[in-house]
Amino acid sequence: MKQPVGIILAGGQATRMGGGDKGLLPLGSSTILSHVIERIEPQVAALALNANGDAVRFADFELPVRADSIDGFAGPLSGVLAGLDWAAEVGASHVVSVAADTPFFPCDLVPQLILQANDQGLALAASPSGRQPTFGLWPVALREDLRGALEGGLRKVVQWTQAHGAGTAEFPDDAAFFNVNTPDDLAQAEAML
Ligand SMILES: Nc1nc2c(ncn2[C@@H]2O[C@H](COP(=O)(O)OP(=O)(O)OP(=O)(O)O)[C@@H](O)[C@H]2O)c(=O)[nH]1
Repeated sequence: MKQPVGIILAGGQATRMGGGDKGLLPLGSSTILSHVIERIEPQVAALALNANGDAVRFADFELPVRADSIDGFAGPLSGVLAGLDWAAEVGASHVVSVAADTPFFPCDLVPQLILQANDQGLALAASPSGRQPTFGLWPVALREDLRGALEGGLRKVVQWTQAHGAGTAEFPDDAAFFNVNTPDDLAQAEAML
């Protein structure tokens, strides 16, 4: 498999944080999103951001910004579909998704996903606490299948990946997938730096 492209999922509503963009919150001397970009950029051939609303707020990051392909905040799978649509446009066969609120994910995420992918190149990450549904390797060949499923009301990532026999890349450390949902989580992330 050629090196996949990457999509950062930042399309959620951050209700537990009181709204806004979790990725733009300060962490250390930069932002959560800067940490995410730093980790994923060396692992992918090209990178884009999935976010809804006015893209100008992300201008400093100099990344292509793609809104959800399905209206109405249909969850992370909708961001994955936006990533697949972008991947198809740039001629890539696969896209890796990471979440914009998870600053410490593994530096070997992409090679491990590729290693564990099924024949189609579909895989999801997991850690001891369970599957990590926003961290996956997704084949462009399945994008119309995913679009149809989303249009039919499917929202659960694992339901769709299991139905397609996705591989699982197991990572040993739950802390790597610590995600920032609340102000307390942000303080905890700061302490983890
Ligand atoms: N594109 C897209 N991404 C989403 C959507 N909902 C959640 N996500 C992303 O999925 C990841 C996990 O999101 P959650 O923490 O469950 O949801 P959230 O909207 O960010 O936060 P809460 O509203 O507090 O649950 C984050 O990277 C979100 O940006 C959505 O409707 N569309």
